[in-house]
Amino acid sequence: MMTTCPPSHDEDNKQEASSQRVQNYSTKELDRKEHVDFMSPKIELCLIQKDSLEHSLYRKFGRILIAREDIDAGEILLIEKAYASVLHQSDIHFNSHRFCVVCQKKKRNDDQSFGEDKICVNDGHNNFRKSKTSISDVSSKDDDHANEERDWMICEDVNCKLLRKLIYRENETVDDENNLLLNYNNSDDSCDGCVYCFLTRIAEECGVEFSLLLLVYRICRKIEFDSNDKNCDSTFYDRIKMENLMSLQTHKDEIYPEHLFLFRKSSERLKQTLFKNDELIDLELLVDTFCRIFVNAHSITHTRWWWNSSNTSSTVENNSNNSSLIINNFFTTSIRSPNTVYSPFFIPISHSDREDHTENSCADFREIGTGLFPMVSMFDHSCSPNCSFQTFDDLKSNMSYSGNVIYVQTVKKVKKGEELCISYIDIMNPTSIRRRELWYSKYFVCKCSRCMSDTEEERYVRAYKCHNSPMMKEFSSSTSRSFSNASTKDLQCDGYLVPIYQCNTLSGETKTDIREYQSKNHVDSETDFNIEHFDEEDYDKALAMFEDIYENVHDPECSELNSTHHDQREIDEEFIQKVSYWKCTKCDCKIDAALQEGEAFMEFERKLNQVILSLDQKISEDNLSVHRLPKNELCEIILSVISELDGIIQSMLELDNYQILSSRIRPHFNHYLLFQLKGKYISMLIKLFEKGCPLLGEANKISEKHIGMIQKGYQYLSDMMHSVKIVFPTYHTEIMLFHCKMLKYLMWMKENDISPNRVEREETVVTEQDLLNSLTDQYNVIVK
Ligand SMILES: C[S@@+](CC[C@H](N)C(=O)[O-])C[C@H]1O[C@@H](n2cnc3c(N)ncnc32)[C@H](O)[C@@H]1O
Repeated sequence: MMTTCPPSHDEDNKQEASSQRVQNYSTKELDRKEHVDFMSPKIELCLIQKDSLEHSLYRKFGRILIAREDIDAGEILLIEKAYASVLHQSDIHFNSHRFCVVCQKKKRNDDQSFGEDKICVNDGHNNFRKSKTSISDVSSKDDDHANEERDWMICEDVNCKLLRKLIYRENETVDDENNLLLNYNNSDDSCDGCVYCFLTRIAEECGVEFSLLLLVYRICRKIEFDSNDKNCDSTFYDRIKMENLMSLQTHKDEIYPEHLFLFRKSSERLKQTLFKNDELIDLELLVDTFCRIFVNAHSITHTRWWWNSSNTSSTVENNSNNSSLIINNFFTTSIRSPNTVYSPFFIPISHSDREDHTENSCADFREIGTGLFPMVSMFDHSCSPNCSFQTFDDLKSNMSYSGNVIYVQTVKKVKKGEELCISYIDIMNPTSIRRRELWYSKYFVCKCSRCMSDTEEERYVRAYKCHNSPMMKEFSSSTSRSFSNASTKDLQCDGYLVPIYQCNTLSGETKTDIREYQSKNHVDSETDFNIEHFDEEDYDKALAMFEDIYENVHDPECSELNSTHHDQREIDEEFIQKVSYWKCTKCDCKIDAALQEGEAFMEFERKLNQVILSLDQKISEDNLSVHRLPKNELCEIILSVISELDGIIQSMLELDNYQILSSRIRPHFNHYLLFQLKGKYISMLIKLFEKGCPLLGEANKISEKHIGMIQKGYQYLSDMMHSVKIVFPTYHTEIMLFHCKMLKYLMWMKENDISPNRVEREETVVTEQDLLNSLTDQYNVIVK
């Protein structure tokens, strides 16, 4: 029996949804499906029926998963091996040397289990490896053959000489892939009909990616295999997965006609060639499979590790749930070059740092393939999900899973009856961008509670608090002069400044609205949503302002600065350019840098940068020659830098025109500078600890003076966090990282018996419990 959809959300519902950020369903709204064995017993599969148009605009329909009981954060709900998967073709040369081409398991350096054919040792792959069968043999449906080689992957013959050249570059005789493809038909190596060659040819003819075709091929072969009654090799599990797969949405009506055209064309070619004799795999099933992959497939990632944390990551006992919190080491970014001015957020300096393969560092994910996971596909999307999915990675677990196996885990506590959702996209974007991304990549308009909420906080993730807001008064003594369009009535604005193009595009729209918007505005592609939609006037003004400031920054008198302050200047320009394009969604005001006053501030900044630079040089690795200097001397140098920094911070705060400057000229940026100084102060302290200078005095005790410094460091962190929250309230990623950093710092103090509170300060600093609560409740960080 199917029940009807609940009424569209009223105000109360809306508020509740936005505060909880998940949708809750009552028992009577749902049609419960049979419990599916291989999922956690804590999950229930339910159905919400599409009822009326009105409902469908606000509520989702179709299958959803809900929690059958309360679930803790960090619980694994489902582990699933892909129904079928492929390595990405674009990187195939690289990938095939590192991952098994069948199951994407990672090859370790000393791994003897990978054969020359790039396939790992796994019983399930034997048929794949053995197969030398050409496609004509397979399609002939020879019974004997079918019995002998039952694996669904039997038909992929990786022994084709041509393909070995093309994909694995074996015995390469031609320099260039294109040449190889051009010579494809005439080549001596020309294949007499292996699957890869057929697919390569279809990919060329139809303009569809080879890996997509291969995935369609693998899925359909497996469907054929699993639906054959005689195939006792196909387990109950596989058959259920197949049924689920067949019931996944295709969004055929929404998919772009150009895509559908290509899918159909490719499907026709597949049907004429590789599936000629297969009754079950008809044209429509092939087209549907293309669509299902488009809408439902998940990436398979390989985890790359960066910033070494094996020795320093700390484990904190959280008594409330008796599990441990693993925080990565946010402090180890070392200072490499004296020319680099560091962000207070300690973000790794260069991209290459992120690509470090040290096996015990923090993770960065790289997509290596795609797979269809019918059970994981039951999870709906939410922009504030309570579950996450990840590829099982050898490096992270001692379990034997790897490659094309993904798992779904709760990322926060879930109450009985709450919907379980994962996120299909990057949720650190504003609603308009998230919705657009889902629409263009998955063909649906998101109806999660965050997208349906009309609070600005929910809508924008990256936004500045509007200067006209009372909160900003704390940072700004004169507000109105900073804005070009602000009128007096707007002075109490509580809005947000967002990039102009986000002000008027696709924030709360439905699918129909998007279609209408597209046709009215002749929007063809995603790029059309960009900067061209500005008012001409806005654009000219921003441009003129930018040019002016740009000239200042490029003042020939500062040539020295030009060469040494490259990074800082870039930040400068980027910032100015960015805020020039931002305006408030509510009062329509726009940041307008007052240029004359800017001169003085620029001068101040320049001097400050020079000091920072000289400090950086003083403590650069080269300068300190860490390994040779006695520890006490090293300690002294770092301590002297900390004292100098302390002095600069004080003088900056006491500077006569600091107030004026911070209020009128780039107030955010000004604070950023202060953050940077304080950030440096803190990183110096950490450096001190890391270099093995534990601040111990003669009596093996940390001196009072040093305790004061460390406490000041923590106070700075608390202040900075407070400011970041006010000025950038929607910078959730940064705030979350900040929390982690503070927790790490706090742990470090705890280890040395240092209290976070300074004696002379009355204000209390952020406590460990505050940080833990915020991390788990607000930012979905798993606290174990
Ligand atoms: C992978 S399936 C999820 C299971 C799906 N509910 C079903 O019944 O098969 C993805 C599809 O579910 C729907 N969906 C998932 N999350 C949604 C959301 N937040 N808002 C609206 N529709 C959603 C979309 O139609 C999407 O294409």
